[in-house]
Amino acid sequence: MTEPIVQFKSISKSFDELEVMKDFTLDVDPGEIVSIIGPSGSGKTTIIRMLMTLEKPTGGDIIVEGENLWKMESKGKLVPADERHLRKVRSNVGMVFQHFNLFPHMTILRNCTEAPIHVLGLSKKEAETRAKEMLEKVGLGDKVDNYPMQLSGGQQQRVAIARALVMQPKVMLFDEPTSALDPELVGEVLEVIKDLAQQGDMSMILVTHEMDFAWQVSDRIVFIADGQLVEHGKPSEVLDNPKSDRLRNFLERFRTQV
Ligand SMILES: Nc1ncnc2c1ncn2[C@@H]1O[C@H](COP(=O)(O)OP(=O)(O)OP(=O)(O)O)[C@@H](O)[C@H]1O
Repeated sequence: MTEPIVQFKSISKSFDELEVMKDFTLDVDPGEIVSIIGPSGSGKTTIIRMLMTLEKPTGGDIIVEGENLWKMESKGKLVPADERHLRKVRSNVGMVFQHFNLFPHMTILRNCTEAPIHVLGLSKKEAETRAKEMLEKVGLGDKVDNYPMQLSGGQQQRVAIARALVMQPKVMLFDEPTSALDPELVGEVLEVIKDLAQQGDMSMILVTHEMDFAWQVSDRIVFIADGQLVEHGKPSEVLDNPKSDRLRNFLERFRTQV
């Protein structure tokens, strides 16, 4: 049996008095595409942020490629991870945010070569070759010398995807990647994500409100509410045949809103 690439083991998370995640457990297999859906405030972004080391769980373990993300071994004991350990384990994970966060004063190519040069230690030439390949992949091979402001929001988000891909992550995280875009630009970004999903060599965890898209690309849909996993399964099981009242109500409310 293959080892999961990501494991959330009994995760809890509180912000002061506010308990946001409770005993959250989820395994993601290599190459698996998992979409997380749930009401606003249910903890979807928090799950992603903990995997990116932007938030620290209050309890439980997150394992990435067999390594505990937040803890490391020292003299036979598990101790809190230091910055070096966090960086090493996190290097398996790429992320695309809601807002593209490109450097406005750098060309598209340079936006994609900064991290491979400074984090992976690639030469400028190697980084540029890799970045150009990824920009081709997202359909922006002709924009390498442009600046972010010269691109549409959809194109900028595709650059952000290329920038994450350049790091060759094993897992890509997408946190509502189209929610900051004008409606007419959503499709092109979803197409790029769909193409990546179909290649099957990378795991993906997507937080999305685009149910049709989630249906099409996901191997599994995870429904969370109040920081707990309520139901998960194939899109046809979860979206077409919800078992719990909570999911049924969520989907009904969702469908009447759109
Ligand atoms: N840094 C923080 N400090 C305090 N509370 C926080 C912080 N980050 C998140 N929360 C709270 O944690 C809860 C879960 O937030 P989270 O952003 O994970 O939900 P979500 O499911 O992604 O919501 P949405 O769909 O609206 O983006 C919310 O009640 C939120 O207000």
